[in-house]
Amino acid sequence: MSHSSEGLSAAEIAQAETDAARDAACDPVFASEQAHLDETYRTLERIGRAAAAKLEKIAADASADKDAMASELTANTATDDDILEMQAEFAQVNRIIDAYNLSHDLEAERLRNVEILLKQPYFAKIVVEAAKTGALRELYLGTVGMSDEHYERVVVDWRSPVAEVFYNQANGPTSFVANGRTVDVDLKLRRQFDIRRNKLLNYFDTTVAIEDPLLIASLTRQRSSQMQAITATIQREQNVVVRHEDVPVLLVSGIAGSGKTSVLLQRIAYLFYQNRTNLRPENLYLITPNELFERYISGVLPDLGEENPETLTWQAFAARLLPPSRGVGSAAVPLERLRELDAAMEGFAFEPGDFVSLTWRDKRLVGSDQMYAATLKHPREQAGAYQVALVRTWLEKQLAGRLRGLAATDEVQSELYDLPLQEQLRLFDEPLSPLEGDNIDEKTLADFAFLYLQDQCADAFRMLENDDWIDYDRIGRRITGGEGPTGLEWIYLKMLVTNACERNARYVFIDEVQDYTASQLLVLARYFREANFLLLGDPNQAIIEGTATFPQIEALFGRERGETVRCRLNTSYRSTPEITALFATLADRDEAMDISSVQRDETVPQLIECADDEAYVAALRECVRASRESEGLSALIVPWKQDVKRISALLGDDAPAVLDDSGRLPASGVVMLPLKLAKGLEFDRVILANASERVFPANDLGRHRLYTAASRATRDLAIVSQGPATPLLDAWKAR
Ligand SMILES: Nc1ncnc2c1ncn2[C@@H]1O[C@H](COP(=O)(O)OP(=O)(O)OP(=O)(O)O)[C@@H](O)[C@H]1O
Repeated sequence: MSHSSEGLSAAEIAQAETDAARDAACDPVFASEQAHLDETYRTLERIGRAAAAKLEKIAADASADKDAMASELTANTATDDDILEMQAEFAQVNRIIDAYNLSHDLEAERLRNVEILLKQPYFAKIVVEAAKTGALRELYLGTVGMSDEHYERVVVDWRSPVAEVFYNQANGPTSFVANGRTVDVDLKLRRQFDIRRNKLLNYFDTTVAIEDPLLIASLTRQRSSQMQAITATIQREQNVVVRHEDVPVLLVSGIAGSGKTSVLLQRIAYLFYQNRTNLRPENLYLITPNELFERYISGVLPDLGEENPETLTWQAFAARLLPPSRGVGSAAVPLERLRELDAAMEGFAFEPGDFVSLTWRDKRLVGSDQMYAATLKHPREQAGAYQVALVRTWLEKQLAGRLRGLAATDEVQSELYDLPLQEQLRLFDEPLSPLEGDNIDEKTLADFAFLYLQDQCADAFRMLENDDWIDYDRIGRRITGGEGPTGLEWIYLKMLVTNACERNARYVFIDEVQDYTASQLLVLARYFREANFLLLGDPNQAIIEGTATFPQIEALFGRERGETVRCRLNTSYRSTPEITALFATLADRDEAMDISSVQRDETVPQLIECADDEAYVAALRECVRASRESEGLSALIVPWKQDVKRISALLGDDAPAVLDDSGRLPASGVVMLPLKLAKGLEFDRVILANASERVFPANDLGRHRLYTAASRATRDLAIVSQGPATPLLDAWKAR
């Protein structure tokens, strides 16, 4: 959570302002920092005004130039020289437009950055002494960097190399790496600020990292309906991940609430900064557990001044690759099945019938037998990606030729005149029916008919473009001798046969990696074969049966991509020590020892064991009522999705609104949602609907499910059980 004070209540803000005024009166450091803030704020406002004025001027100049150029440009194609001259004029106009666009984009970005900084100009100050020269530099760190009109640094970007010394959290001799050179410095001062717009609310000079007052302050605030950036309070162990050098695979295991998702998003912002000129959002893919979660995190990068990358669930990823008629199917495909396909590809050759004819209405455009014959024209090439590419090119020509032929027929041409006017305009940009007396020449008519057929045969073109003219189902059945491939196998087989992959992806991030099967991960590793992977997860939150364990993930990516680098995050920033202690008793034994929390405000989790159904419903009702009366956002977590309706009916009018995948978290109130959907989210207060042994049996899956549910709570946790609670809670009860 950012330490911006936007989330404070009015009373807290008023108190902070009173404190600030008092501090200013008796603390010269406070007074001088407030003065610096005032000056910075004025500078930012001035930069903002200048950028806005420039934008206006660019728009006005561009519009005036456009009008002038339009009146000068004439389409003159009388002679070759005229054509050349006209082309040169158009190129010149394009260059002018590009220049306008470029300066517009630069100023718009500057204005956007000023707007970000006006909310909170900076969050920290460091004073560093260069070891070589002894020169002292005072630097103020903010969410984005900003220089004034004289190129003087006003705010230093948190991602700049020198900011590393702030995140290393230790004063004294230290170093950072800039442009490949190590720069030795002495960190003389590390000061954190609590700032709201141009008001300094507090400052802290930190010498050691034992206590981070701003972190504590930010964590004790209420959760909001959207995840917040943690720029100002990124902790040392988290910074290792954020600023990690590029490696093919970085695998982060972290306990619940240790900031995995937060760190992932900060790393994306860091990578954009590092590769400012050549990394585009479409070069990054973020694989997330569900759409509700996607919406929950979608504001973080824009708040950091960056765009969101391509964000996809597994379902959405797979659906993009599968033909429209095919469901995604189960992800529970044993890895051996994919290995079998790998083995079967050795010496693979196409056979007649391995193809799907391209058709339009009852007409065969290109037949499967022709496709097979085309593969035989390349006998020296191994069946596989190269051969597929050659046949694809042949097919494109073949299809175009066939459509040209059809476009010349009366049958097709006569259809054109029957098209509604709107259709004609969409396809040809002009109405086709000639005015009375006019005649359309034959070539133009055939061209229009060709356009019409291209539109009509969109499906055939899609099949061609996606290499779906190959019958992977049949090939799958043929080479494994079994049933047709599942959706996941289909994608894998297609990758093997055609080499389908996303080469533009440079970074892929998989959050909640413990929820993927080895086969899913293998598909992702192969599909994004050129990308560096950042995988983040928590083995204790593996709540889906049959998913890959961390050693399996390491082995799989090790095999695919060479080495896998591991990092660990063991501090929970989400939950109070009491809640953390509860879910720590459910963690894998070797990890439970290291788990810690930095939160404050102890409230002991409540366990309500109900003797009968009546007491159970009454307890749930009471918890929901109490949550409604408390501040912030609460969740009634239902262990299994199929029980949501039943519990809703039991609670009747008291039932909270049910949240599903298509929803959005409200800012406050009580929501009801199944455990699987609550993954990755957090709530001020959690009510767990039923923690009986039947629902949470004392096995690994039960333990992981209970750990995941309990760790969604930041401050209050009420566990209600229908009958005696699961023995999984015995260790906690005995504490
Ligand atoms: N360094 C930090 N400063 C301030 N807040 C932090 C920090 N690290 C994490 N948090 C907060 O802790 C909470 C948990 O973070 P996050 O959701 O990223 O953890 P996670 O490891 O992905 O959790 P889980 O695996 O349980 O879903 C969030 O509210 C986040 O803002």
